[in-house]
Amino acid sequence: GFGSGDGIPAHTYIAGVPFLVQSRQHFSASSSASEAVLTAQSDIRKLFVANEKIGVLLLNLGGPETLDDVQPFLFNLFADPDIIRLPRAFRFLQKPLAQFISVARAPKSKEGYASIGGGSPLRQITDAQGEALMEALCGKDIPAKVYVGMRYWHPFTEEAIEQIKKDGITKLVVLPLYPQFSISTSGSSLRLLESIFREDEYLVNMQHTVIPSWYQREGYIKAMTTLIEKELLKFPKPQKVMIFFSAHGVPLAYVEEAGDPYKAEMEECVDLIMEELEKRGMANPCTLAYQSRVGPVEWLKPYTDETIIALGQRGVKSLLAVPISFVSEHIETLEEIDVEYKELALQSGIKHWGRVPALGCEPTFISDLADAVIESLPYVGAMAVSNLEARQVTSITGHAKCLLFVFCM
Ligand SMILES: C=CC1=C(C)c2cc3[nH]c(cc4nc(cc5[nH]c(cc1n2)c(C)c5CCC(=O)O)C(CCC(=O)O)=C4C)c(C)c3C=C
Ligand SMILES: [Fe+2]
Ligand SMILES: [Fe+2]
Repeated sequence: GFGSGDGIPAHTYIAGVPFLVQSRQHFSASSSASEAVLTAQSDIRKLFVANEKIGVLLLNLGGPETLDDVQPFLFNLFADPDIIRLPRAFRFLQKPLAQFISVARAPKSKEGYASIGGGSPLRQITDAQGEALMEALCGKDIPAKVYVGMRYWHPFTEEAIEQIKKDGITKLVVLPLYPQFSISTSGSSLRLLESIFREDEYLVNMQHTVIPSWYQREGYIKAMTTLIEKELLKFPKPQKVMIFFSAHGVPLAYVEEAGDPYKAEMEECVDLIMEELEKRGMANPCTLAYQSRVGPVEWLKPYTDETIIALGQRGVKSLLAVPISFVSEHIETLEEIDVEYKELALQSGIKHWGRVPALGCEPTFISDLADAVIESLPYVGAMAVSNLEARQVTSITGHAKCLLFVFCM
């Protein structure tokens, strides 16, 4: 089953980053202005531009675009052994079970998607984020192509990979669009990617890095805080508002048996946002709860619905819901939070309700993602050299060493 070694050791995926950090420190410590070095440096830059094609692969969940897509989408989801964990001996039941559950759940799911316009907005939003990221990278002098690979619906990860190969990408940064890592989300996508890479000669030889999670990035934390701040100011008494972080749940066993870092990353993320809010002079109380459980097993607690009721009973009058586990609007923000939880809150005695929008294409957020990509570019030795231009120079030998270092990587 899941506990038996299928868990992804998330952090071993960051191959290359230590190199990057090392080379940057090296370069800024040494400095030079010799003509020879400058020539060599611009040669390297030319070489870099001529020979490298940088790609960014955004990984996301995917969602049904029409109501007819709902059942096959659910089938793909439940057929994923990272979503429904069966003991190894029962793996042969995965597909029949997925068929059964997807057909059984489809009517309820369809109702939800029908109420938000007949399909998921995820593809459109993710495409727009990809476009924005490409522009942001371009603005930071890193021309790159951005690809979208969905786990359970179009454009599938396999399609993105085909395009990456066709385009002859030589350096790839893999960026899951989930701020916090979970076995069931980023983990599942990365495991799929790993199996595709392993069987493909081109991909095995392509330099690539993975950003397993990025909830702790300053740019992301600041962008979230700004969104919260804006919504707080819409309340009659902003300082009295309970900030209610609602994250998508996972079954408890993922965290307690399989070692999913999801809960820990979520809690740290909330702490970081609250610290940033405090820095900006706000001292609101906050709560973290988990929403959207499905199936018969126990999920991460406290549950969002129970927590809303309890807060109402405690006399909380103003609640600001903050979706925290995902960066696009989707069925769970537009339907579950905006309709179901809002209604529950008003019934539970909450008088003032607000909801923070998902980050979407918010410019400071996209710019931070671009920085994350640049910081993770695999083997950026040549890039670091191209940065030397603006720097003051004292020693040639230092640079010679740097260049050697670059070529040895
Ligand atoms: C961080 C985000 C998410 C986690 C963790 C996650 C785990 C998880 N989800 C299911 C079951 C379903 N998820 C469904 C939709 C869905 N899930 C996420 C995100 C996370 N899931 C998103 C953003 C979406 C919506 C996509 C969209 O179309 O807008 C669905 C289908 C919808 C429904 O019927 O409710 C199911 C089912 C499990 C079992 C799980 C952890 C094991
Ligand atoms: Fe989900
Ligand atoms: Fe869900």
